[in-house]
Amino acid sequence: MTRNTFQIPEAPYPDDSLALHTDKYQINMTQVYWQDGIHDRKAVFEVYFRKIPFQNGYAVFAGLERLVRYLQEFRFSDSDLAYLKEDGYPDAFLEYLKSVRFTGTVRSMREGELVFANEPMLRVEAPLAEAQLIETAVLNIINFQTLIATKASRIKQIVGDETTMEFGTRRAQELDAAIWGTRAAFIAGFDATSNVRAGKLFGIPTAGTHAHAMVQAYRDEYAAFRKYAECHTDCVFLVDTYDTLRSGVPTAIEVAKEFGDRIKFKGIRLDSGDLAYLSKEARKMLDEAGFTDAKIYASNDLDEHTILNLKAQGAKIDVWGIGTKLITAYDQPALGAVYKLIAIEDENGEMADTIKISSNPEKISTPGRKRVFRIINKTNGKSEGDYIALEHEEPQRQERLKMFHPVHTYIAKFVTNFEARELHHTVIENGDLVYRLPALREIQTFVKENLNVLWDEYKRLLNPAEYPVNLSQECWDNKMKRIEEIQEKVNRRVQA
Ligand SMILES: Nc1ncnc2c1ncn2[C@@H]1O[C@H](COP(=O)(O)OP(=O)(O)OP(=O)(O)O)[C@@H](O)[C@H]1O
Ligand SMILES: O=P(O)(O)OC[C@H]1O[C@H](OP(=O)(O)OP(=O)(O)O)[C@H](O)[C@@H]1O
Ligand SMILES: O=C(O)c1cccnc1
Repeated sequence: MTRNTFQIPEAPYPDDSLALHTDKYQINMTQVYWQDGIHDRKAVFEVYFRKIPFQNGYAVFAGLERLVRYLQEFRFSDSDLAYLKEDGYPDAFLEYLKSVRFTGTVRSMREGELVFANEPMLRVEAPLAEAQLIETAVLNIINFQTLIATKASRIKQIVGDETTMEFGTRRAQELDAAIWGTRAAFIAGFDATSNVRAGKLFGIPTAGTHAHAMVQAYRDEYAAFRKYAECHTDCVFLVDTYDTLRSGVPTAIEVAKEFGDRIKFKGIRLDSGDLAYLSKEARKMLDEAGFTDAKIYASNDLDEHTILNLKAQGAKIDVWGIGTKLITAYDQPALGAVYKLIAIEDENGEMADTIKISSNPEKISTPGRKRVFRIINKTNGKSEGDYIALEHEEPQRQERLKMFHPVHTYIAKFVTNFEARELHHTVIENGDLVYRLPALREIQTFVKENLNVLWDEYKRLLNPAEYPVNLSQECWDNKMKRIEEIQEKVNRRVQA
């Protein structure tokens, strides 16, 4: 009898690029701009979100490295253009798309910067068509990575200096999310990942124990642990396959004793049942056997809430393995950052501010090119809030700074003896990378330093205080002026 075998088809497009990783409307709008001859007008877009995810008091900005790579490599490949041709786009437009590269300027927060609602994380200044074509990918990258870094940071707030391992790959929303999500978790302070490719690509330390499958394969814990110990020096035995306290832990102890100095018995892992109770009992057993340095690892749908709860119960867990709820941002699957046009070159070559009005005052965009500062009180090293000023303003030179709420303007304070730390840096200038992308460890340290600048009230998990993000008087006046202008225009139209 002959057997049918099948080949996996070749990847259909060897020159596939990320230029088509966009929404069709971006290409359609670009076609409009090009046909009208305004595609090269300078446009300024800002990326910001309106609500911090997980009701947290801050978010951790992440995604810049991948974004830089995307922008540097931006171009439509031959197969991209062929696909668009099939879709009916005219040749002359495709010829134009073929020439498009990213030639703009990006000013951005550094990865690991703490970011709050309604403040720009990054600003793109580029020919209108280029700036429009990249919107979708920019948001795709920043929204996901910032979301996961923020979730990881919440978990880190609870575990403190205890070790956290990222275990989420199997439950992530496919391959890319696993890889970049792991990186985001590491930025926020995770110690290691189980994903070996993330280790290779980013230099994140990799670590792992073993699964129930190995115990099941030997159909016996003693045999399985022994075989593992014969093969590996570092041993963490998974003890919950049959009966944690009556079989798993005693067997781990037995094998650890038997192998003595030939292995490093790092500990045991609990993956089901009452983790508080089991960890306390297991701790006693390990200590009584003389393995006081052996650590207790725990996993099983953990997140910041269960960890907090386990700690409150006095659980004796030293190492936390966290997968599903971190990598999928289980309780809030999306960050809603937006990409909004804030200024555009007019027909006379002048830059004109643009605004998006909403009946919800919090949703009205803030027009004009802006700079964002963190106002740090020099007497205590803590942040007084963030201050958004127009491009030409220099709050760092002011002796006394008035900070007021951008909607409830009566909430105001004066700050003296402060440092105004500018949060945006030029990353790409006229298409060229002019910024040294920091090593991951540097970013991790940067997050820690940033968190030290924040009062604890903004860092608690539950009902954190609202961190002030204020507008300068000029920025606020400019916004009001634009709102009035639009209102007058609308009124004139209604009356006409
Ligand atoms: N002492 C505890 N206090 C609060 N939550 C706990 C405690 N122990 C375990 N948990 C959590 O309770 C949930 C238990 O889920 P579930 O009932 O699915 O696990 P299990 O039945 O013990 O194990 P599994 O189904 O994975 O074999 C997990 O999210 C776990 O992290
Ligand atoms: O629980 P998470 O935070 O997602 O961490 C990753 C989980 O992956 C493994 O479980 P596995 O895929 O074998 O499934 P199970 O333990 O749920 O049966 C491991 O034992 C963890 O429980
Ligand atoms: O190494 C582990 O223990 C591990 C890795 C991935 C998922 N769950 C557990």
